[in-house]
Amino acid sequence: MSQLSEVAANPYAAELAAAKKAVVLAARLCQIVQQGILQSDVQSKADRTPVTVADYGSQVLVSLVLKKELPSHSFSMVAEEDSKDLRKDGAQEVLEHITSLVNETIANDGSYNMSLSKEDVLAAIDGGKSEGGPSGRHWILDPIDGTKGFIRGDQYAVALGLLDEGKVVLGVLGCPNLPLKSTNKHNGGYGSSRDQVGSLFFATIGCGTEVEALEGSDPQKISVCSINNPVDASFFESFEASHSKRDLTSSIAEKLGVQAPPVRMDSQAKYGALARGDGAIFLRIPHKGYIETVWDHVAGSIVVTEAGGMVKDASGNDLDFSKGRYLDRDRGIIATNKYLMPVVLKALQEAMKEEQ
Ligand SMILES: Nc1ncnc2c1ncn2[C@@H]1O[C@H](COP(=O)(O)OS(=O)(=O)O)[C@@H](OP(=O)(O)O)[C@H]1O
Ligand SMILES: [Mg+2]
Ligand SMILES: [Mg+2]
Ligand SMILES: [Mg+2]
Repeated sequence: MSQLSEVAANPYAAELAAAKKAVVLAARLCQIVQQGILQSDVQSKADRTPVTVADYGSQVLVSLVLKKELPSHSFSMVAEEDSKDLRKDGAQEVLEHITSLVNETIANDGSYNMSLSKEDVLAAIDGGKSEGGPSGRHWILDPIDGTKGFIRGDQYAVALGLLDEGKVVLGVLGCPNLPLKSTNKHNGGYGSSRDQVGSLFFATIGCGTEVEALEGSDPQKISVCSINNPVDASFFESFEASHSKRDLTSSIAEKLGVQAPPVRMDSQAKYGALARGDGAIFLRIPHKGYIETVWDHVAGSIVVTEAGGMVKDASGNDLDFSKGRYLDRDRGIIATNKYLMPVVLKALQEAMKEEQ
């Protein structure tokens, strides 16, 4: 297909290319910081500074790349981090660290001949202050999703999505520690890249979901599994027990007759893994009173829906990302295929009723 016809087929082709570039560069910075954390001693693992540096650095790079690659677009971004703490007395050293890390990443990449000042870094972070909402276009960013996994050396994701008139139209999920090879035979075996680690999932509305190596490779179309009997299904849940109620997920699994133990994984990497059929169901049921933020689900949800899956709240409604920085929805999120959704939803509703 020529480049012109590709643009015609995907009205968000330019935005997708910019988003992929932004996520790849941000993921590189995160990888360098994570390697540093893992090489350091136990004491500094408990220190949150390294992950903080990576969170901010990732947000700076995404904001910068999107603006550079899409200069004629108006820019609005809803992102997790802000510069408030970095502007406080005593934060100078951390800010200097972020600035040099960002500048090193830009220099190593070689795409942009520029160097950011500390003020530029603060301004780029605050580029993520938008309130989002139902009109216009808004980028939605989680610069590191799964920060606890990041510190442990496990899964995390750089998650970037685009909202257009309240609808998610594009999502990119960079998962530096997720193997490229699917554990599902149907989608697996990506030629010579079999043992490669680092997956980049991307989806645009109406165009399906693809995955390629974070370091670059031919993209592969992926799809959710076609399991229709829950007995054969496996399910994903949060690695962190405090993030999703395990008594409820295990009661749902029991009602469904799911045999396999849950696969516990940090971050939106779960949505990516589900989108290529590594598992059949993703259940997330936070404790009462927890309000979900949009950046924890925008990119992951379109990666799953464009791979043929469904993402619903506990009432069976689609997630509504048009309400601002928070997800206004019933507690609980289910992602699975169209065959399993009705039965999982029923089991979730029963389990939640029994909990009361
Ligand atoms: N108490 C509580 N309940 C529910 N969710 C919470 C809670 N605390 C945090 N968070 C959010 O969870 C995000 C991480 O997502 P996961 O739960 O999928 O991953 S993990 O297993 O916790 O790593 C995590 O995203 P990051 O902050 O980007 O890591 C949080 O936004
Ligand atoms: Mg998050
Ligand atoms: Mg985060
Ligand atoms: Mg956080």
